[in-house]
Amino acid sequence: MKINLQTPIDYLKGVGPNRADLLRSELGIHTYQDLINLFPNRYIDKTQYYKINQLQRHGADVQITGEITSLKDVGTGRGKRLVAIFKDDTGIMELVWFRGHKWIRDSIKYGKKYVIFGKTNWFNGVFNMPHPEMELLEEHEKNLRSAMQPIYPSTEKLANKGISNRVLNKIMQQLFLETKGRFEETLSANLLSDLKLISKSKALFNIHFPENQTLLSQAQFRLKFEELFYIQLQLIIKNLIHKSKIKGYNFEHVGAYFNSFYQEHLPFDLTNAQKRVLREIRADLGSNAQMNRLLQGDVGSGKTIVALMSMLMALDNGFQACLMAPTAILSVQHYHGLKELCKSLNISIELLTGSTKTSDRNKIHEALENGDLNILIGTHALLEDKVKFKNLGLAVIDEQHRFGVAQRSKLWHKNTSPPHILIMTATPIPRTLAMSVYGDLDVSVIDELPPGRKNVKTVHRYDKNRLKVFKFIRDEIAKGRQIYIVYPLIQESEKMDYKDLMDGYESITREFPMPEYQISIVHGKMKPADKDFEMQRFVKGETQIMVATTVIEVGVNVPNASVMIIESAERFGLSQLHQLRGRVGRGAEQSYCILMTSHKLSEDSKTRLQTMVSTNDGFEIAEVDLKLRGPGDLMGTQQSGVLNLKIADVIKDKDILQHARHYAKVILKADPSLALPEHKVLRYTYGQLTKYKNIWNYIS
Ligand SMILES: Nc1ncnc2c1ncn2[C@@H]1O[C@H](COP(=O)(O)OP(=O)(O)OP(=O)(O)O)[C@@H](O)[C@H]1O
Repeated sequence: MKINLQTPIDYLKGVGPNRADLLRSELGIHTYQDLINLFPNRYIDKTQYYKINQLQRHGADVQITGEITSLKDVGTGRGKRLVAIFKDDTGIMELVWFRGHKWIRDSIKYGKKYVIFGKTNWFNGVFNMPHPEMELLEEHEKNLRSAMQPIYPSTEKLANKGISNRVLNKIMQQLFLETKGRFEETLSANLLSDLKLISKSKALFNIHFPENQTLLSQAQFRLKFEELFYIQLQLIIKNLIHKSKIKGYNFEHVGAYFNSFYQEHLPFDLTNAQKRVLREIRADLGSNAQMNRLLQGDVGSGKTIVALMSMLMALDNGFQACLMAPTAILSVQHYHGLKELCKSLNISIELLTGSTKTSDRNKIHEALENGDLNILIGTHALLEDKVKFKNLGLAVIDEQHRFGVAQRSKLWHKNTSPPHILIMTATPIPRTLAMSVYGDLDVSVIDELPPGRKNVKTVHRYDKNRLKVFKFIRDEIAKGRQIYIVYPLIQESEKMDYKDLMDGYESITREFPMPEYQISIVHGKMKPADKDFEMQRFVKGETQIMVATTVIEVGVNVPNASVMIIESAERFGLSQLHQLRGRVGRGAEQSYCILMTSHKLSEDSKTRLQTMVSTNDGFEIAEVDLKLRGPGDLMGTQQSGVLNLKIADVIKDKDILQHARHYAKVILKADPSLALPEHKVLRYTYGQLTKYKNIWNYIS
């Protein structure tokens, strides 16, 4: 049979039906190509040996030489195991097998030196190593092709089912044997020479069987670059197609609404960052192409005013605009806020949420269709089919990660032509990640806070200091300030969480009795109208304390609130903590955030709390968050390829990412459809990777 990279993995010698099934189900490896792209996630230096007396208690992978002196059966039932005593010249340890006893017994050679390799545990006063990889020392030395032994991902799981790291290694060797280690080049000659990259074949060989450290590094660099390069190519191409294919409404006028608002009604001077972002948006709106822009700005950086002024540009050109927010509370708040800002502008603004009365709803539908309504604000209720605009020119989406891409595109179909789209997010996505995740959107960043803002002073307090915290609250209220107290609410432990919230509320009402103190409470189980009522009482300053679950998290704007107390802060993620803290520090007063926790804290929780205490910078916080959780968890990343990276890491390899993006841009600028002969290989590989064979029709 003729072997090529699409050959099913079953044909590889040494694989067989069982292993093939395992490779498919556990690692998604179907073909030779898939196997070759299974990259080791680390390497162990096989020339390094440990002595038993050097072992550390926290298990690490180690390699030790020594001999087996005895074997015995221990335990019964599921705990039954075979234990070998293994010694070197510094001490003894145990090797343990839960399966394969007979095979081990039969093959052990007493008195011979072995090299064992695996993770050590500390158990009952001795070190042990479960299911070690073992080889006679003399064999080991013969077999040692390279000092660096690759360790493949998730082989621990597979080892239990019969595919150990060593087996994978052998299978990989077989693959190189059958293919003679020759693989098609997938990057252009120019790129290879400009970046001094090694060839594909050499890179693949050295990633699996590194000849030395230098070649390994070169192989890693080349493969990471390639991976990131094709993702960037894809994102930029998507963007190009979008721009050339989808015509947008052209907003050429800057008219009365915008000018009169800017000159007469703007309550403050815009920051330079706000001005810059508005210029970027204006350029898009007048470019004939449909805008798809992500507006990033830290909490409280003033995105709302930018959204409003963009909507005014739509109105000035005879179009309608809408603003969609993820929760009813936020929609209501935007509605009141924008109404206030526009009160002397003669603009009609309405609110549409799930709880809008049918009669009002009908009126809104009508006004929307005949064009009497200029701006509609609401929740995903805006997406319903019944909601029809006369001419929607701009849709602003607040907090995009709560809406899926599918919902975003639903807005498009509200018109014959898609409206311009502005997505606002306060989740500060590190630039490198934004570039790779949102590469198909244009990104604007408000990287400056309005003047006079003071950093929110953040402290961590243990529950036992609660009385002091209460005193602090009392003092702040005496100064006329308002306080948030937030409780976690996690679906899995919802019942307990509600109980904690209600207990907390009760103890606060005892501690801060009426009539001197007024307290609001808002949580997800309340009716929307009640939530709104309580929220409004707090907004108007009728209540001094707001007890809430995380419904308060995004976007709520009460500048007079100056203290945020977060209960069980260890249970919140970093970006959530930062969002919550962003609810205070929105006015000119000094604000405070108090993170309350019990004494029991995991290492990760400690890092999160320390990060919050030490910085107010959302981008810095997002970087730490990303390190703690990995990009997979970050909202929004599911939409892009970054999650499925095989070798590169958007954080650690951000320099390579930047290179990759740069080259992708330069190449596409000169040759947008990759039609030049020297780009043939890129075009071919791109087609293989993305399966978009006809894509080029749209670009050239
Ligand atoms: N240039 C400015 N000068 C002074 N105050 C400003 C300026 N821009 C916005 N503000 C005020 O700052 C506060 C926060 O603005 P806004 O609500 O737009 O923030 P945001 O970016 O939407 O933040 P979040 O994501 O936290 O909701 C508001 O009270 C707003 O009026």
